[in-house]
Amino acid sequence: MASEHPILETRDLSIRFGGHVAVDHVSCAFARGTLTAIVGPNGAGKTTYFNLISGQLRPTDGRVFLNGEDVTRTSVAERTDRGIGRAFQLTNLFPSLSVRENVRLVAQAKARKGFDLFSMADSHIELIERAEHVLAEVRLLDVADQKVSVLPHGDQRKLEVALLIALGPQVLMFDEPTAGMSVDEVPVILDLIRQLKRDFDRTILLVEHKMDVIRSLADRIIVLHNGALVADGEPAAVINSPIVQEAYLGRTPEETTHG
Ligand SMILES: Nc1ncnc2c1ncn2[C@@H]1O[C@H](COP(=O)(O)OP(=O)(O)OP(=O)(O)O)[C@@H](O)[C@H]1O
Repeated sequence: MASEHPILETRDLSIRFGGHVAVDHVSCAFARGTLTAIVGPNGAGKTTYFNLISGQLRPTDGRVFLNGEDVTRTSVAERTDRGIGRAFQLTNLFPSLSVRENVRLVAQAKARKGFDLFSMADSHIELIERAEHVLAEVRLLDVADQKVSVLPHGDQRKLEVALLIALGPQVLMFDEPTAGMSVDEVPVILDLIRQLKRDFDRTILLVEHKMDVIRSLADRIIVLHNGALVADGEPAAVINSPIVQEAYLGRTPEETTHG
């Protein structure tokens, strides 16, 4: 597809819950192949902004565009089909099935469109190969036959990334991907995200509190505060900007690092 449009764009996107404006006229365009971190204090509207982009919530005002097409009124499922992939919550998986079976199921769901009886056998082989490729990509082949319910936490988070890759999205959304991870698990997930951007030229949106994670991954940071976009730019400049320091309630950049 021609790339005259940003892959994703929100224009004047807003949502009110009663009298509270959780996302306040956020206009932002995301270019292909970039990783944007979305930061802001607790309650700033980051998750709500994500929910508006992925379709879990409908805005009160404003629009969401994917490849220049207005998807504001489309369902989560349609946005997923069109290329917006949000990292899975493990509660959506089948815990009694194996890692491999879960990845195959997602690959199958993705492939169901365009299903053709005459190429059924080929499709099946392709699907299996695709699942194996994804498992290798996230280094889960060793535990591919284990049930999801017995996986260590770090492997469960890797599986979330595997399932997202299996969907083949153009835009990948991660909401605090390192939350609850041990110190040695964090670099594995960060490497995976880095690899996704580098090898697949994907557009990535990341909600993250840890500034060291953001520094190591992001091309750009946008800052939400009270639902509004208050800063946008290259990481070093944004992190050190007065408005960000104020948004983080007077914390110094060093304190923010350990955020
Ligand atoms: N469904 C809802 N109904 C009412 N208020 C909501 C709803 N969802 C979010 N809010 C409110 O909207 C504001 C933004 O919440 P949101 O969860 O998006 O913030 P956040 O930046 O993701 O915070 P955190 O970093 O703590 O996850 C908060 O004041 C929250 O209480």
